Amino acid sequence: MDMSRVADQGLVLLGCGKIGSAMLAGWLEHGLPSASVWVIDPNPSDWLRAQGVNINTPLPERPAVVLVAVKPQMMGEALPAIQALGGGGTLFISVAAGTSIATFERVLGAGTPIIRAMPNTPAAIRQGISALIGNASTSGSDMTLAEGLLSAIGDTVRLQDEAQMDAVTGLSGSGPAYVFHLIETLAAAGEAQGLPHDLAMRLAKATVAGAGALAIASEEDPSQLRINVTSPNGTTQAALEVLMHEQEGFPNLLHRAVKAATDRSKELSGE
Ligand SMILES: NC(=O)C1=CN([C@@H]2O[C@H](COP(=O)(O)OP(=O)(O)OC[C@H]3O[C@@H](n4cnc5c(N)ncnc54)[C@H](O)[C@@H]3O)[C@@H](O)[C@H]2O)C=CC1
Ligand SMILES: O=C(O)[C@@H]1CCC=N1
Repeated sequence: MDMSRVADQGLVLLGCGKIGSAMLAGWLEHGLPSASVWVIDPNPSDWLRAQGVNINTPLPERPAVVLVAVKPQMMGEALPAIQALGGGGTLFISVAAGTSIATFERVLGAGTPIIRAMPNTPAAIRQGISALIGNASTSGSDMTLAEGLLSAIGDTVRLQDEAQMDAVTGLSGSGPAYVFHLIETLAAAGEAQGLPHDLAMRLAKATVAGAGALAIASEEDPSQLRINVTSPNGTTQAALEVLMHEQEGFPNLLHRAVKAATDRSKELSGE
């Protein structure tokens, strides 16, 4: 992506923790000069201090982009620091779960271009996926700029409606944690069947990574890929009879987990 507008006018990060750092790392690797980045964060990490960016110094007058990456609970305390940049000219991108566009419009003014995006932590190795939706003041070139920035850390998708953001958060925003827990529990299950811990963990990580990569690369859909592993009356069938059980298996469990995350996202927008 062409970073020249952002490099010339500057990019401000409000909050630079796990997800802000993952995004910043991607942009610096894509050639964004560190001198063009201003970070507001009361607790800058050692990694951030080593990047040569401006930390907690006065902001440029009209930066190209402000990225909001603080926890939703910190929003009220954090937003006043960038409120003066609202009103047009600067594009705001928020990755905060459960903080609506209307909340930002109340603070920054409805004429401010605001894009809500939901990335995920594989962004740290440029394998994230981010879903985006903009407000009425967002132009086509604002969307293109936001997609360009987010494509530096993985894939992007546009949403039709802001209401989809709660379910997106429950699926792909929080989803990496479900997969990490799958790896933990798959390895533990292998240990329970007699494998040493390190071997079980290595097999579990490679199995999840390889299956994920095959699901992306293959023209067959995941259900066919599952069938391809399953010999009639073999070992996989024995396991899938447990995992695909309507009430006690994955279908009900994941339905409940994604619903809980989606509901929590809705709750956060009301807090
Ligand atoms: N971690 C994840 O997987 C994802 C997180 N998000 C969203 O990103 C946001 C940040 O999450 P994380 O990076 O995980 O949290 P984090 O806790 O790692 O980072 C938050 C950062 O905000 C800073 N901060 C606290 N008060 C501040 C203030 N008043 N002004 C400026 N900075 C302040 C903290 O020092 C910290 O560095 C949240 O809103 C979360 O919903 C979105 C997608 C994925
Ligand atoms: O757990 C959370 O609230 C954030 C949003 C998506 C991932 N982490």
